[in-house]
Amino acid sequence: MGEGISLKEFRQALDLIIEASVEENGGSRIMVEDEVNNVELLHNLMKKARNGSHSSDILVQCDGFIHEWESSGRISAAVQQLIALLNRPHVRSALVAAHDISNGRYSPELPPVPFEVDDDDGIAVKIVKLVKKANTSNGIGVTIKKDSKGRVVISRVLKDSIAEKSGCIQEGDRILEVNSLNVQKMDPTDIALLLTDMECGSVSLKMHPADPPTTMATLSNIHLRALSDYDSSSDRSHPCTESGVSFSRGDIIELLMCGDDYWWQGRRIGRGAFAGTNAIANGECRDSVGLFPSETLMLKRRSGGTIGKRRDMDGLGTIKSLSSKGSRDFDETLPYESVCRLSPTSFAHIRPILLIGAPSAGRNELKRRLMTLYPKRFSSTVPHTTRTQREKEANGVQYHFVSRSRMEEMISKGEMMEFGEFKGNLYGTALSAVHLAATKGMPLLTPHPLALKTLRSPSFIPFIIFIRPPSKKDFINSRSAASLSRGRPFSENEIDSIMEQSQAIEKAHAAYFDAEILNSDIECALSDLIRILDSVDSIPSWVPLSWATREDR
Ligand SMILES: Nc1ncnc2c1ncn2[C@@H]1O[C@H](COP(=O)(O)OP(=O)(O)OP(=O)(O)O)[C@@H](O)[C@H]1O
Repeated sequence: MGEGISLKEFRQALDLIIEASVEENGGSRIMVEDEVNNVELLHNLMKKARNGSHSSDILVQCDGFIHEWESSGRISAAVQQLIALLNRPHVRSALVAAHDISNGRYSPELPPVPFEVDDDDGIAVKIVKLVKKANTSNGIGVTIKKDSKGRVVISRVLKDSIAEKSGCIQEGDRILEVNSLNVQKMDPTDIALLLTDMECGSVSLKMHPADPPTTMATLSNIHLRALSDYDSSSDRSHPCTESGVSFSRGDIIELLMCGDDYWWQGRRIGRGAFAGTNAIANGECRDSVGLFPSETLMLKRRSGGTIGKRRDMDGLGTIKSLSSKGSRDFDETLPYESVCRLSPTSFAHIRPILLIGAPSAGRNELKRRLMTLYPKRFSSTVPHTTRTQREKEANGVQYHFVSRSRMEEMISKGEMMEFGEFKGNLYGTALSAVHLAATKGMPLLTPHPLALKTLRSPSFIPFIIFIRPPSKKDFINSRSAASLSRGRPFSENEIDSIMEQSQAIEKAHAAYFDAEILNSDIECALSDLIRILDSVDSIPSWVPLSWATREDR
């Protein structure tokens, strides 16, 4: 029916429709030769209805054609069938759909933006009416400011907002009236209130269009990991708190616009290594798009710098430096880390699993159980020690037995992941032992949190799991003496200390946790851990961008 269908193809299509109808209903067919003219007439009508005509025109043409045929007095069986077909609702819908598609009409038609000349000022203005969905609490999704000449202009159009979807509002548009109220001398804060307080869910804006028209450069596939917490509702210099994005350390944010030096646009997509995949329900919810401080603003605030209530700048600000920096695997001074999603097959070696938590949170208990359940799947490191080898011990099995001077040399050269002294002997785990373990299975490590500084690097590509102790009450209930490998119950002081240390570890390192386990009931904790480890093996996960660009990863 569209531009490209020839008369021959059209006739074949009709033949097929009629054939199908005959098969369905019985009876005879055959479009006789003298009816070919009628087919040609139908084809021409379809062609006429093609460009620019409205969807309903095709049905008017269709009805006109039927009427013409019926009143011609020559209604053969074939024509009757054709008329019956053209009267069927689904055939008529198919005609409308084909007509719309051939005209490239895929979405609802919106009325054109009315432009008119303002009688008072003699300038061209556009009038835009926006209607808010009943159940949304946000405004229309713009921020406004006074420009250098003191005129009120749109400074930002938020991604995915009503304003952006309308396609009628641009950055730089000058606001003249809101709901017929002249706002040219009003303060932007008061105008913002008018825009949020949309009577009957709609707002009408009279604006002087930006000149030249502005476009919004939207980013795609740029993601950040928040390395600090941010609460937009308590940020007094936020340009539009209703559209603020808040986040906690470790949240993954989809960055959509960063043309503004101080305020970026994006949405929080979840938390941890599997954010946005629904693999592990970890704060999974796709928040709406909003504004949050750029890296520049975060750093400025940290260094004590102040900014005015609003300031707008152009240019693709700091994201370039953010994403192109080399190794930033453990830079605690930065507010964000650029991340990308890598599939398990993109890593050159098996990722070590780091179980991080307070002493007695249960890291070794979980490790022991995993090693017993799957001895071939997991591996562990063999530590170094300077103590004397005992009779039943073999070098390289229980320990690597080395001299004190050799171990001190390894420590001074930075070859140890961690080390300590006990009863006059040095003990520790060498970084080479982690690499060796990764050749034998998935290494399960329970290092001190300080070792994260060394281990969170592209040469180890670790997956970090926080083992969280339950509430004090659940801790007491779950750790009955019978369940403890240590044989004696925890004292009240010991439990308090575990809770405190756990909070301190979380505060210092939460940004780098890929996942977390609540270790209350040991069986539940174990099955949660297995589920996460299965995902590490099968699902793409967020890692620092610098890991993806390293050739030796
Ligand atoms: N969910 C649990 N239910 C009952 N007992 C547990 C649970 N988790 C751990 N335990 C017991 O608590 C004690 C401490 O656990 P574990 O040794 O695994 O701690 P850890 O985090 O490895 O700390 P550390 O380095 O001090 O050993 C052990 O006796 C262990 O059997």
